[in-house]
Amino acid sequence: MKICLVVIGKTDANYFSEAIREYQNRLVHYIPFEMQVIPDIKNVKNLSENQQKEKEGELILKSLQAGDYLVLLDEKGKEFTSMQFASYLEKKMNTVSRRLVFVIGGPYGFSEAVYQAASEKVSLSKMTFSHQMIRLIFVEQIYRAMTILNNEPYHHE
Ligand SMILES: C[S@@+](CC[C@H](N)C(=O)[O-])C[C@H]1O[C@@H](n2cnc3c(N)ncnc32)[C@H](O)[C@@H]1O
Repeated sequence: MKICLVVIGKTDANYFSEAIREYQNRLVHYIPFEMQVIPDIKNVKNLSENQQKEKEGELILKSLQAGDYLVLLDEKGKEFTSMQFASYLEKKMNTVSRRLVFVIGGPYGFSEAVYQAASEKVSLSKMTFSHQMIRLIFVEQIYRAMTILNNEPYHHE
């Protein structure tokens, strides 16, 4: 199984890109991982929030491949502790044969079509994070999960 993280727009701050790169580099020692960046929609100023969500949704769905298992990161999704998330990933590693695709929505979240296409929603907190910041938080959580599954002394509980 490969984990793919789909995001909208390139990471805009160097301090986030550097930190994300650091965790990506650590992660690939455990599991194939890729961050797929969907380019920002052009002329968003002329679009309503809904139109922007719809357009982003079309690009998200277009980026999927046959056999992908689609999970949305969403404040209203299922919450886990880091230990539970590690078990969740372990189960997916045993059941998903191709790509486990997590998607982070744009500034206004997901279109209805994307919600319909997804198998699950996962929340990292009831609070809302920016679509830029959540990338780093989530990549670190995947790395943490991998260290838990490999009994390494990164997570302390
Ligand atoms: C700024 S948020 C948009 C959320 C806003 N509630 C909406 O739907 O319009 C951008 C994206 O970051 C992700 N996100 C933000 N906070 C999150 C959380 N606590 N758990 C999981 N994903 C989150 C989601 O993918 C969300 O679509």
